[in-house]
Amino acid sequence: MKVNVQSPNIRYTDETIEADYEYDNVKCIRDEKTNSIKIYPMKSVLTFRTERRIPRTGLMMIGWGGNNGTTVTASIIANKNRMSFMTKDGEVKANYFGSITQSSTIFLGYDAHGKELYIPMKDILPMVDPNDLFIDGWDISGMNLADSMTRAKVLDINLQEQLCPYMQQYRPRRAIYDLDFIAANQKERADNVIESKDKWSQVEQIRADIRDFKKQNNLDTVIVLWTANTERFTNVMDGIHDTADNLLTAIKRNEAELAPSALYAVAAILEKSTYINGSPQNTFVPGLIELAEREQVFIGGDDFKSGQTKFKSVLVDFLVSAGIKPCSIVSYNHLGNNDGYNLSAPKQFRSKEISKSNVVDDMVESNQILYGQGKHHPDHTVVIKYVPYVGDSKRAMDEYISELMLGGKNTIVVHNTCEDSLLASPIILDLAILAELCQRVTFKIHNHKETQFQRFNSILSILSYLLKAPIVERGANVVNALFKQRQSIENLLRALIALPPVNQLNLQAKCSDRTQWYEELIQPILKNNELNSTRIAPPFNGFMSGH
Ligand SMILES: NC(=O)c1ccc[n+]([C@@H]2O[C@H](COP(=O)([O-])OP(=O)(O)OC[C@H]3O[C@@H](n4cnc5c(N)ncnc54)[C@H](O)[C@@H]3O)[C@@H](O)[C@H]2O)c1
Ligand SMILES: O=P([O-])([O-])O[C@@H]1[C@@H](O)[C@H](O)[C@@H](O)[C@H](O)[C@@H]1O
Repeated sequence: MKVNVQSPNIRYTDETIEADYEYDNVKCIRDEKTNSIKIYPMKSVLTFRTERRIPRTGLMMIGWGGNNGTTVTASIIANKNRMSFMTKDGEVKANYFGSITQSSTIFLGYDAHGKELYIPMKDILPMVDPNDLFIDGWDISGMNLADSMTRAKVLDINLQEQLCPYMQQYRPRRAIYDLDFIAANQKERADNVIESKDKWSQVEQIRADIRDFKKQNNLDTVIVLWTANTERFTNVMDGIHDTADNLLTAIKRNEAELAPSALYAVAAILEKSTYINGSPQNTFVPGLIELAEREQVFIGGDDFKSGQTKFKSVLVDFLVSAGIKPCSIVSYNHLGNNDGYNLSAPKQFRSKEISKSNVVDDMVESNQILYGQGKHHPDHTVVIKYVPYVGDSKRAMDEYISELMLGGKNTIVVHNTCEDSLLASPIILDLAILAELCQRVTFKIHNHKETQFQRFNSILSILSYLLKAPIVERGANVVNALFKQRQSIENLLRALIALPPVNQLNLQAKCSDRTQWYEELIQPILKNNELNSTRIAPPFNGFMSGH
């Protein structure tokens, strides 16, 4: 499906889509003395420019031979080759269910009969087709991808058999391995590691791998993504992790407290590759963020938001926004895959516990009627147990106890059985696809003075929907609530083609005489004769539109 916006605010050329956009924002100044808030609606005018040509894009996964890495690869091969296979429930055709770009839709507007019109998210702008992604990566385990797929025990055997000849051709590159950062129980699979113990040489090797992959496949861009085992938290220290220069010299000094993930990230950034962290560890120390900013490279993280946390970021948002007060949230996981094995070690579990625990903070802070000023945070407990028998089919068990009016209690218990890697793999694809799109977008603000086109901030908070503990631009608020996160993606995509944010007002329906809307609004648009009067005229005069 092709989208073509009929508006003078959009300019299509062969190379770009340029969209003029009015950005409405509200600034609030609280006055404690008078117990009042002054509210200033503000308006800015921007121009977004999106390059239309989709580059040849590579995705390099760190932890390629793991459950997620093999499943992502398998999903691309299966979809590209239109595979189908028989299960006891019947035939299953390859698809990308669980990917927002591939399998979810975006509300566009109303058709001539007032009916809502949705299109696939992937059709709103030129985006990489996952079938066209080039895949490569590293793993401490040297198994070819067919054997690792078998080891992962994720896919139906009939599908595995078809995939085998394709997957066999792939073998991960040698990896940076440091037993101090992942669980000791991973040692038995570490047979494919870079021999040099010198950390700068390791960075150089990863950089050479990225260049090699790029050259071999004639790629325009490579995205590097961590889907390897969860590391313990790095002990962040001044002189090592605090600035970009200190970080680089600390690597050259071979400092011990430098996690493999940080070395991969430095290598990716120096190769101008976007780096995404799919695990909870604190790879993005201040020096790394500074390096990404200095090199003008995107970073995104942390920790894929796949099952239990995704659900929590919907349920708690629902409760708090309904004026119901969650007081106790207790979450258990039973995991039987290698991820669970690694997380059975206390330090690695601690990283996951931190990333899974902060997810309700923004919702709690948004409602002082229920919680006062941060005084009554709900009890929130996160437990993960390694249960080999359940394999990749993770169990998430949650109990939410909330307070209702007049002393009432509301207890919700959830039991979720789901395939860990089949949830995470489409998220990996979305992260790569959306990050790549962001690489092609620049924008310019028309305020008092004309500015240059600029890229988004290095920290891609737009990826928050896909991540449990999103990192955001300095000074920006972390948003965990799932539908707010989704809205920000949807509205950004709409902005890139000069469409206003979705406002859910549907004023047409609220009008007692609906024919008025049809005649005055829809008909003229259909006839395309009123558009010229609606053009935004940048530069807009100042920020404030009235107060
Ligand atoms: N599946 C999910 O739903 C989900 C959700 C959020 C986060 N995650 C995170 O994603 C990561 C991967 O999950 P998985 O199920 O694929 O785990 P996995 O254990 O199957 O795969 C991880 C792979 O990383 C490799 N590895 C470890 N250290 C490495 C290094 N330094 N360099 C290169 N390779 C290395 C391992 O050999 C293994 O093959 C985990 O950290 C997990 O916590 C998964
Ligand atoms: O996304 P989600 O289901 O909350 O989180 C999951 C955790 O519950 C689980 O412990 C972990 O091993 C998975 O990799 C994933 O992080």
